[in-house]
Amino acid sequence: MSKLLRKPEQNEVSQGVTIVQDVTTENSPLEYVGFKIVDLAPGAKYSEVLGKQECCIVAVTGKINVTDGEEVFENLGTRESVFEKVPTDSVYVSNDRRFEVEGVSQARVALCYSPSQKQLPTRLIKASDNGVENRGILSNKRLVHNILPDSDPTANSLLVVEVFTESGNWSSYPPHKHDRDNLPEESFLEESYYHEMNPPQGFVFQRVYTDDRSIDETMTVEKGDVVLVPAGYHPVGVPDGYTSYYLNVMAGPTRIWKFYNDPAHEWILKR
Ligand SMILES: O=C(O)C[C@@H](O)[C@H](O)C(=O)CO
Repeated sequence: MSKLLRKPEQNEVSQGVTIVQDVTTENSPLEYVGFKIVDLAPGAKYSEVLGKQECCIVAVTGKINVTDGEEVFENLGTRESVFEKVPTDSVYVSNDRRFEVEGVSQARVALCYSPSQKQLPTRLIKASDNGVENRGILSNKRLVHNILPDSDPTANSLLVVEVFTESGNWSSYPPHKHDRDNLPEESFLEESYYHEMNPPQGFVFQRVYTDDRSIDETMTVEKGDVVLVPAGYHPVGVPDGYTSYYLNVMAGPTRIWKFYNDPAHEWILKR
């Protein structure tokens, strides 16, 4: 069984609140990244006391209300399907705070966590705050929504980004890694990938491999799956006919995304 691939579950923890993915530092090889997918029925509420973790709450689909106990953000969320390809709303909540998320409509929410010590202000990250970027040429084209990039000081550790890869294209490609705390050449960031496909019966392939091949797994990834990247290169290949969406969470000792391309495949960029 793969150590890096997590299939979705249907764990109804209270009426209308279903935990679909639950990656923690206790149940995974990751030390810096935690991740949950929570489905909420209209009116259902999910709350947490954060302790020494910060959290970015992403309205993946549907509409939600979010509060940290002081501020209230209503009717967040911009899309019924991620494949509308419009940015969505998120809320950053710092360590030592609590939050509550309520479904306004049927909603899917991503909770992105990292260990954190220094308290920061809660912040609404509106859809219009997302940096939208087109990257790549030829069969390497993808659309990126930067929710929490390293240029935004909202968080202590968390980096959060959405990526759409068209049919027959590749992303996180040529293969790159960020597993050495060796700035300015490379930063150490763990990463998680939450995947969806359109149409939903689609699949993508994701390989995670290190230079010494102590990790070398090629996974068939389906809708709702999470892939964990504790280290190594992590390219994604999308079959003809399907569009891929993934939500990445990255965190490590320094909040800088400085990646290193696999020298064997870097020539791809020089065409
Ligand atoms: O540009 C891409 O293909 C997306 C990736 O950079 C993805 O966000 C990632 O691998 C981050 O390390």
